[in-house]
Amino acid sequence: MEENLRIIISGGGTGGHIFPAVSIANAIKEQHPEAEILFVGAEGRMEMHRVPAAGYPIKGLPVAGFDRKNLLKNISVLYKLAKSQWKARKIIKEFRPHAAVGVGGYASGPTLKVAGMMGIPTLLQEQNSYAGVTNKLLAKKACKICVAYDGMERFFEKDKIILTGNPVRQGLLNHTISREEAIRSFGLNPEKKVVLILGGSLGARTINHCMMEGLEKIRTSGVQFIWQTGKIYIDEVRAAVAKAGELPMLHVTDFISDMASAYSAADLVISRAGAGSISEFCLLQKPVILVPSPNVAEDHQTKNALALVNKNAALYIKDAAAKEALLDKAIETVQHPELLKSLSTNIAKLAFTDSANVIAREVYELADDYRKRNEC
Ligand SMILES: CC(=O)N[C@H]1[C@@H](OP(=O)(O)OP(=O)(O)OC[C@H]2O[C@@H](n3ccc(=O)[nH]c3=O)[C@H](O)[C@@H]2O)O[C@H](CO)[C@@H](O)[C@@H]1O
Repeated sequence: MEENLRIIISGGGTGGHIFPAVSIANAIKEQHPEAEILFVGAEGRMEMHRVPAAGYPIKGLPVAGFDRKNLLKNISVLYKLAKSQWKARKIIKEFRPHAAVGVGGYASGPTLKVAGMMGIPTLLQEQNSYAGVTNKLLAKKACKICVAYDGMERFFEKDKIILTGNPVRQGLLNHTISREEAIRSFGLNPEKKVVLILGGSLGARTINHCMMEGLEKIRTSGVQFIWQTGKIYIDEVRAAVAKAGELPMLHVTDFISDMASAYSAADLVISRAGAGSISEFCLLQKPVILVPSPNVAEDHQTKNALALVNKNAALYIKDAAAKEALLDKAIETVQHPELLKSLSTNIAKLAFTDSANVIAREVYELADDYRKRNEC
């Protein structure tokens, strides 16, 4: 009898890596309900609670990222890496996967490296338009590399690349909540325009500061805001908002669990330019002002943003200019229906509608082939 399909999915650190991983897992389960899926993440990181919440088991590695500023600290990082590789080997030996998927982030390094060394086929999913270090290192041994942007042959062998787009959580597309219901669910008024402020899965300092400094402008703008601050900024923001007094046009939260409602409510989005968020804006046709984070490796968010801006599919404000320009731009844009319409039409053209399913099929091909070759 044929063995059940067993797949390892590894990576994480931020929502940008975790949510695509969960979408791929969901698509594999939908296509092959008997499949067994095990996640491998980094101890103490977001995936260790987000993945079980999505219904999948996860094992943690003691892995940490290299410190690009303080080289001395990297001695303990190297020790943790060696320990993680040892642990990854143990996990792989016990679980005996037929394929391993890496979505970027710390844990995927040791897991996919060991899987490759043990002869297990590996597939990488690169979310950004500028490849991450981990994926670049793992690419040599990878069988397939699923990407979301053109031109990725700068980083990876052309023959391995498959242009699939980034998987987006299934619930974001299949919801039925109306704009009105959604706005009410945030305690706001459906008759007024709504701007959704997103700082990526962790929150964005610059965007939060623009908002905190602009509370009086917000009060008189005639516009409403749903403001996701990120966990580490929420106390500071709450204190600033409390000091400013009643602001009924503002809904503040550290993290939005119901993103389907947030998108449905939003006439305009202000956001960092994380690849996962961008894929969602494309699929949901959201007009957006992108403020790329200047604090990410190789400035990859600016590259993500420009891929849209060059096609008139998004507006763009540099982090350094945000303080001066962001709020005014948002208040002006959201009251400009033609501009919103044209941004929405142009961003929709960049959407990949079936990414998770396409990737799931690629994973299955690799795994099934390996399973057949290794049948006793
Ligand atoms: C600081 C950092 O390193 N950011 C990187 C990280 O971004 P980050 O983790 O911020 O990820 P993305 O912007 O790609 O995705 C954020 C995800 O979080 C969800 N979300 C966000 C806010 C919220 O309140 N609720 C919620 O569910 C969004 O719907 C989206 O699915 O991974 C991305 C994908 O590799 C990279 O492009 C980013 O540069």
